Amino acid sequence: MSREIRCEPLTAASFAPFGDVLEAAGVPDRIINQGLCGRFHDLAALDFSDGRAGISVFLAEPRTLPLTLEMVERHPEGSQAFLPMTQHPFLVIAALDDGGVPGTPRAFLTEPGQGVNVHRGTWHGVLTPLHAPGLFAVVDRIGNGANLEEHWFETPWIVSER
Ligand SMILES: NC(=O)N[C@@H](O)C(=O)O
Ligand code: NI
Repeated sequence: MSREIRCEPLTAASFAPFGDVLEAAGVPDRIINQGLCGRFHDLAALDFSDGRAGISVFLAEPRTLPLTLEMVERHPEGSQAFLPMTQHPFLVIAALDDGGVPGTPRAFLTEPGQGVNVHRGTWHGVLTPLHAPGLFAVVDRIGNGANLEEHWFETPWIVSER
């Protein structure tokens, strides 16, 4: 038996329970560089305990929909931001906590150019590109000690397009 999740569009409102949407949307907060650049300022709640923010580059294999979702994870000590370095949309999975285990996951399809910052301790699927190259800058915690908790579903979820 499998359980199905349908993808929904990623918006700041829809993703608010899980994190921040990073995008150049609407009017820039600041116009800089002699008027040649719009700055969309301070979009992410970066949150790290006993460590520091680091920037890494991920090159991930693209997946295809429908996707069998077997596991979600969370980082108790830090937030994690995924910024695509291409214009390809990607899949973002997130779930609220329900007594220490994830509730029903939600699946979001990004628009080209959108990134996300998953809040500290929020259940999420691992980085899931849908097109090659799956090239991302990732801002997350660099520090000592454990910062990963995985939850493997007894029954996988099937993630389908809208
Ligand atoms: N493990 C790692 O660096 N990445 C995962 O946390 C992920 O969410 O992709
Ligand atoms: Ni993660």
